[in-house]
Amino acid sequence: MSANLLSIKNLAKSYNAYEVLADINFELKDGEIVAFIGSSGSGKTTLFNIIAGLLDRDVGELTLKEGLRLACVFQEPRLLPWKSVEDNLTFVQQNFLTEKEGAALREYLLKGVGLIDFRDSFPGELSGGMKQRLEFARALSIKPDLLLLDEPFKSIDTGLKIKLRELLLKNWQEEAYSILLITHDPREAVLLADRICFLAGQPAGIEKEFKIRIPQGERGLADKGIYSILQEIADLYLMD
Ligand SMILES: Nc1ncnc2c1ncn2[C@@H]1O[C@H](COP(=O)(O)OP(=O)(O)OP(=O)(O)O)[C@@H](O)[C@H]1O
Repeated sequence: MSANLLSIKNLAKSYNAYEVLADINFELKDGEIVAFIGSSGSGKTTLFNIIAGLLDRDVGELTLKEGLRLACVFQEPRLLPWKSVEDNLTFVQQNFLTEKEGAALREYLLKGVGLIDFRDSFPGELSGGMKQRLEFARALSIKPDLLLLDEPFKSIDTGLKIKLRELLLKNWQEEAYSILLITHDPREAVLLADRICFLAGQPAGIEKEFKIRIPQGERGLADKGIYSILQEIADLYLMD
């Protein structure tokens, strides 16, 4: 872990006269997982969209490492309905990987998310959970340097959530990319992230940062250290 993949300085954003974010300063290092949490309306998605290049900031600097390969997973699937399951991956891979590399990775990822038998199906034939699994496979199919996740587990069952989280951590351990996760759920944040940023205020800023030093695979919600962070976070929600 060393170089910065992403650096944000004094960023602010308003919607007309409504100031949502002010004075955001943030750095993300190679291989790090950072979660942004905060109450509803605190500007998490706004910040995500600015980082993803989907929305302009008003002021401030945002620097992404040169040549950075960015992949996103949103709350709701954004698949191409006219392409097959496999071709949703092939389509995004074409600018980044050779055909041979791409084919091997598609096979591996579709197996990993349990969709290999559906490779020729179309998104309209999949359930909501299957679509979200496909979103994860598609995002990982370009071998990203930075994976941006905006509430990716929000509309899926708890069992599948656990499975997808495991899959993501396994893949992250193998490939060592960085992850920026936006979530409503502090439990998700404490299980996945190295660092948690709590957005609060109006306009919102990063009010508090938590570092978690226990390796991801060794954490449980009932562990003393993890539980005390969860309690501190809960207190912040009460005060916001
Ligand atoms: N396009 C827009 N035009 C005007 N106001 C907006 C727009 N998008 C978001 N807002 C407002 O900006 C604030 C922050 O919204 P944002 O979606 O970024 O928050 P959030 O923390 O992601 O919320 P949630 O957790 O509920 O998804 C909210 O008050 C919202 O109403």
